[in-house]
Amino acid sequence: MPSQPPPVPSRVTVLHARALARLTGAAEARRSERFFADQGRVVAALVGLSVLGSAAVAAGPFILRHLIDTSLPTGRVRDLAVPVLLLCAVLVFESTVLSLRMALIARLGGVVSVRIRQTVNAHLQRLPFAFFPRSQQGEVMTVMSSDVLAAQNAISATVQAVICRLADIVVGTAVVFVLDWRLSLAVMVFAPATLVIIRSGRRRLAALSQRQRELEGQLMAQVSDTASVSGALHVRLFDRVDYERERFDAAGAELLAAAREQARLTSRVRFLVSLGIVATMTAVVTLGAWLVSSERTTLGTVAALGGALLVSFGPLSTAVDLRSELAGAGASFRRIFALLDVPEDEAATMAAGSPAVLAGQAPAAAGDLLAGAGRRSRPAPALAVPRPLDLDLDPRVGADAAPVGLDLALDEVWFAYDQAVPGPARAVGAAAGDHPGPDDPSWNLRGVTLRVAAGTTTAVVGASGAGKTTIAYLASGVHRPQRGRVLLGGVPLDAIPPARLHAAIGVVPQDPHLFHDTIAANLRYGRLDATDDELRAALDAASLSALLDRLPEGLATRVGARGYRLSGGERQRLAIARVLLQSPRVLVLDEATSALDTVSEAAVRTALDRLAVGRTCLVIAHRLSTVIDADRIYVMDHGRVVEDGTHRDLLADGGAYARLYRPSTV
Ligand SMILES: Nc1ncnc2c1ncn2[C@@H]1O[C@H](COP(=O)(O)OP(=O)(O)OP(=O)(O)O)[C@@H](O)[C@H]1O
Repeated sequence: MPSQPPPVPSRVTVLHARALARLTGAAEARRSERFFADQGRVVAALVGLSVLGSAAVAAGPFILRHLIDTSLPTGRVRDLAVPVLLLCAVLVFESTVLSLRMALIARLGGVVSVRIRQTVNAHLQRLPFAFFPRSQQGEVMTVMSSDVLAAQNAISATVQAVICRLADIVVGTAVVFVLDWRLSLAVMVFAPATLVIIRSGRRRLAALSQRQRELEGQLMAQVSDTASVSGALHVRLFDRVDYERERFDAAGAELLAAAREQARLTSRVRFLVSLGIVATMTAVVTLGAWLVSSERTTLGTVAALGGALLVSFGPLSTAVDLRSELAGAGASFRRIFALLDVPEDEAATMAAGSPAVLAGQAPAAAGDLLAGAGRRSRPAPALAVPRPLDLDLDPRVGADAAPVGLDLALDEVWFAYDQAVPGPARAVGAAAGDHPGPDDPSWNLRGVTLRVAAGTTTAVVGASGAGKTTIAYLASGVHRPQRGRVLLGGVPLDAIPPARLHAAIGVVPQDPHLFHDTIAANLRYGRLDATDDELRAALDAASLSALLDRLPEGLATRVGARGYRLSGGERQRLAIARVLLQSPRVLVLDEATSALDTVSEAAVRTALDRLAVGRTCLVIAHRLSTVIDADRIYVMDHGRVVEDGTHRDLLADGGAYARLYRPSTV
């Protein structure tokens, strides 16, 4: 969907979108036109059928009047045939129009719901990673389910239903006027009064609908949290079954209260509308009876008027329910577009990568801060001369020959998670001048400069929370720095197309994710066109061939939600095999072997060492024993690099690294 050119809106769809915004009370609903802009004919047909259905009913009262005033008095059955057959024809026509409408509603609704979901999903895939740790999964699921359903209903059915009711009023009033203008006076009073009653309390209804949607999202969020594998495990480990139930019940009770108030509001208005209909009927029948008795009108006319009132104005009592539906749809449109308005990754990148930063002018404050950081540094390996923007990042280059690494560098990088959170306001206010001062505690990385020369291995060590994993995120382009640059082969990451970037950099995160799919599908996340033999070779290299032999379904074995059917070590080795298949030129390993036992760690290390030949490796490590052989080690403390050098040099210096190293070797 997103790759297709946007459909050209027609006058009908523009008007339909306007009507949606008006009726739902949500200005955002106008933007929903993009989902049905090419469905102008279907929308026009639906509106036409809605009016036609109401107009067809208009014939009924006249036929009835003829039946009573002209056919019945003759006493001949033959005279009844024509009006009765005509009445039947009207009913058949009305049923045909109704079934055609239902078919079109289903068609339009289907198209619209698929498109909204496609658009939301495509948007989610393009959102910066920073969005996800902050958002509640259940909220997103509610947008995808209830909100899409309500929006789809409003677009395909509810607006048409409102048009039907309006057409009913217009046609009904006209019929009554033609039948007897004197009796139509009663209707003239009733119709506007009904509209006023129906519109009353709309604001309260809208607020209630919004709250209900929020509560539904909250409930879904709780369910998706506690029904996830790790959530369910922790609920049981801490025996919080009752606690979770009570929390759910409390939100459920509030939801119920909101639903009850909505029902109360709706039934009160429905009662008032019904009362209005009864009052009008009584007035018409009383006035009609007087006119009949004084021979000013016929019995057939009064009966026809009663029929017209019932058929055209009766359904108005159900129009009250449309109010609730429209108010709910308004809340849903707001939530759908609030999600779609979260700036996508490209926007965030543009905002962070101001021209000054791209041109290599480091912010003045950064230099000042570094000067005061007390960092002890040896000369770093020289950075390669920046290459042109079209640098060759193809991971397959040199697949047969030795792989070719790329320089990786962080250049005076400042990063704060709190500022990485996307949002409409953030997109506007992301200019460099808006960032907090250098002493602000919200910075998670403070002027980090780090260089990994092509084909070498660099390790990052430091205490928990020092910012090691954050460096892995920035080096792989998952987060973008607010100040400074990350360079791959001398090219700022902002200038590299995401597909090429992610083909060039392979990451084994701290807690690798496995999808609820087969081992083969999880491995092919690394390379979609890998053959089964290549998958087996990768598993073999990651010391997993024994596991594969043990599983009856082999590569087709499903690993379960988040891979919980595998041991922690097996999950991690599967993640390593996945990156082995990706064969990137730069590897970022975040505690990649921490969950392995000594034997399998040795096997994986051998595989990683083999993979690392010629490639650039950035290793985030806790166990200092694993980084001794690194070409260079950076020591982090509170978001800063405080030392760097080789293991031997750093130990000899007797600084932070030596203090970290000694306890771990005791
Ligand atoms: N998504 C996030 N939102 C806000 N703050 C975060 C987020 N992730 C990490 N942080 C904070 O950033 C800082 C650095 O975290 P990071 O994960 O990089 O540390 P680390 O050195 O890798 O620690 P560890 O060795 O314990 O994994 C910590 O203070 C942490 O609380």
